[in-house]
Order: sequence, then C-alpha cells, then structure tokens
Amino acid sequence: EPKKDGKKLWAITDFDLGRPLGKGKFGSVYLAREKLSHYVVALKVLFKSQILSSDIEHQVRREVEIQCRLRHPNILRMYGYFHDEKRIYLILEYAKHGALYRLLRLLKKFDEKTAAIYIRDLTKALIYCHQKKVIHRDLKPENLLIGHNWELKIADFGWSVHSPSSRRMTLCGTLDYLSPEMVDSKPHSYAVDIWSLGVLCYELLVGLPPFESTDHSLTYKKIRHVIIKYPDYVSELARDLIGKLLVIKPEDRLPLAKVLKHPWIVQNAPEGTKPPPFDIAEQK
Ligand SMILES: Clc1ccc(CN2CCN(c3c(Br)cnc4[nH]c(-c5ccc(CN6CCOCC6)cc5)nc34)CC2)cc1
Repeated sequence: EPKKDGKKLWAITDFDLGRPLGKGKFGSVYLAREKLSHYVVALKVLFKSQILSSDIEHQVRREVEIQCRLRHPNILRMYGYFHDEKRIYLILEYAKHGALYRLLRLLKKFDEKTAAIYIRDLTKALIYCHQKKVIHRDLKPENLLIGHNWELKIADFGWSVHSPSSRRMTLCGTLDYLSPEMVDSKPHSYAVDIWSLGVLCYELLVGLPPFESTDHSLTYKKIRHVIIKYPDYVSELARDLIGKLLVIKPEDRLPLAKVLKHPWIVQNAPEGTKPPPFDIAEQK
C-alpha cells in the first residue's frame, strides 16, 4: 500500500462514510468506519477553498501538528490526516456521547460531584498540554466531547498555539471565555487556560458563564473587573476555587497542580472516581 516515510497514506476510499455528526463554517464532521479494521472514527472534512479564502491555513496546520502529538485520555485523539484536490480530511477519535454543551443544556447544570470530576480530568489534560508547551486558548463546553465511558475529551485545537504567543485572534466565538489579557490583546501564556477553567467550572455548576450579558461592552467590563454573582446553591468551596482561578493577573492564578489539591476537588472528586453515566434519551 502507498506509504510516505513509513506512515500509511490514507485516502477517502479507505473509509465507509456514515451520518454527519455536525456542520461547521469550513466543513463537516462525519461518522466513518475504516474499511479493513472496521474502526469507527470521526472524519472532519474541510474545504480547501474555504480555508484559503479565510486565511486560516496556518490554524489548520497547527491544529493537525498539535493534536497528532497529544496522547491523553481526556484529549480527543487525531490519528492522521490526508487531502485530495478540494478537501482536507482529519481522522479523529469518535466521541460516542457528543458535545458537553448539549448535555449541559439538557440537564441545565451539573451537581458539584460531577462538575468536580470534569474539572479534575480537564486539569490533568491541561497539565499534560502545558508540559508539551501547548496552550489550548479555547476551552469551552462546545469544545469538550464525551467519550464512551462518559469521560470528557478536549477537542478542537484550532485555536491552540505554542506558548508564549501574542497572536491576535479574530473574535469569532463567544467572548465569555476570554481572559482579561486576551480582552486587552496583551501577550498571553498558559494562564489563559487557567482562567478558562474557572469560567468553565462556574458554567458547569450554574448553567451559564459568569460574565454573560446581552451586550459585549458589559461582558468586557465584567471580565476586566471580575464581577461574578453566585446563586446561593453554589458551595463555599466551589466559590473559593473559582475565585482563585478567575484572577486578573495571570501570574496570580492558582497553578494547575494546586487545582488538583484544592479541597473542593479532593472532597468531590477523589482519585479514581469516574464521571456518572447519563441516560439522555436518544433524541432524533
Ligand atoms: Cl468543520 C467542523 C464541523 C463541525 C464541528 C462541530 N462538531 C465537532 C465535534 N464533532 C465530533 C467529533 Br470531532 C468527534 N466525535 C464526535 N461525536 C459526536 C456526536 C456523537 C453523538 C451525537 C448524538 N447523540 C444524540 C443523543 O445524545 C448524545 C449525542 C452527536 C455528536 N460529534 C463528534 C462533531 C461536529 C466542528 C468543526
């Protein structure tokens, strides 16, 4: 079979294509099965024309080079990639239970034990990323998928970069997860992922991100001054952890290693506890 420096050269003819799993601006993701092994994957198909016209070729290249190198139970695997005349194909791990934001919308919010297990696992994945000098920069429920054991997987490294970076990012996604230094387009580092972890922790417990508001300038203001309101059901320990992550000065944010030792995590997500299964009805 065709090979290039030892690696198998994939082609679309190696796969049976299944149902679309979702559509994005630059392409779609399909369920797919490798013909010989019957291995099920998610095939992200991107259109070269769209990528070139939106000048995000460097972003796609970085997504591939970064995600192919990362091997962690809480990071979605990229097994390989190939292209033809019109399209680029990314061969990704298939996450059986879809995106976390869908589960969050269905359940409204998670109990403190479930949220703590998710935050514990994401913290471990971020420690691994930072050791590999990768900043994710876009941690939010839309980019978190759920595997067959209900474990969280960080996906979509399209916005990740090698640290340190001051790349201006065109604000296309939600502002809710932007850290103060990114809002002010200052050079940013690993600490932006620690900030996002704090935003995510709040959103898992409350169902809405902490700085959400109708108009952008108000969201920016709330981020810059860390204006947070907690519903009374959020425990003191959870508030304490979130308060140590959502800190203006990047260097003052709680280091990831200390997150794993925080009493809210230790008490609610002791080592070995696994995420609960959810019997979400298969809505057609
Ligand atoms: Cl170019 C582009 C196109 C689309 C998207 C948005 N998604 C990004 C994540 N995609 C998935 C990836 Br990558 C890997 N594994 C997946 N698994 C799923 C998935 C799995 C199951 C469902 C349906 N279930 C219905 C019942 O409840 C549970 C969910 C829906 C989606 N989506 C993905 C799906 C598409 C991002 C970029």
